[in-house]
Amino acid sequence: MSCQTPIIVALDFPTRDAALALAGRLDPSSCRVKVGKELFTRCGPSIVEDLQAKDFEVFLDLKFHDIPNTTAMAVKAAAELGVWMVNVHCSGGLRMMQACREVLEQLAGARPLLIGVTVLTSMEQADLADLGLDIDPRQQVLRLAALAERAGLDGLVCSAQEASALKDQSPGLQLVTPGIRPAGSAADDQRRILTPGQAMAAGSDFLVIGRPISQAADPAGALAQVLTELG
Ligand SMILES: O=c1ccn([C@@H]2O[C@H](COP(=O)(O)O)[C@@H](O)[C@H]2O)c(=O)[nH]1
Repeated sequence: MSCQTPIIVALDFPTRDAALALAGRLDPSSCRVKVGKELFTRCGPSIVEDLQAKDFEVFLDLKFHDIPNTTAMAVKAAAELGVWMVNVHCSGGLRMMQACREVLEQLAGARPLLIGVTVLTSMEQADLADLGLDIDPRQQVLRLAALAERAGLDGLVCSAQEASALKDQSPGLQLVTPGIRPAGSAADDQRRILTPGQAMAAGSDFLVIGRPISQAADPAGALAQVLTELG
């Protein structure tokens, strides 16, 4: 079943049962799902297969970051799992991202979207300064986006706060934006946030939403509310 909405629900859970219980309350035509480091490390590739068996398209959010060959082989393994989207850190550099794109081009059949993580949405300027990067997060995102575009990636993970500037600079890249918070919900550890409506208006293509849905008393209701906000 092909998904009709831009929502990707982050299944950040410590067990297969918890992840599948939430997936069981969601409709694969209303959202895609994201498997991240916690769930994948606990369950392994079979959790992806379990979600695909429920008709969900899966974003494998492992944010690979290593030397070009190692990263490309990890991306190839993800592609062979049949995931819809996979990502690498742009800060792994141009040659690393090119190697990942090239390995996907060599595969027969459908391949996943290859997305570059720019600056994590949990980070603000002071966090970059701690890393020795004396730069505004938006400028760093734009710089990494240009590199990802040169490498031939399909899109970026960024904050929706940068979406408008990115659509001006790199209109061909698809923008996947976590750090989405419906009005009134807690920011948690996120720093560069927008509401679902603001994010779509700014130019996001896909909205990643975790806790505001997964920790809600009624997750399906929370998702429905987001979809209503988007019209
Ligand atoms: O820059 C990034 C990249 C990835 N994420 C991931 O998205 C979800 C967000 O979850 P919330 O509960 O809605 O905060 C989570 O899985 C992160 O690993 C991100 O937040 N920011």
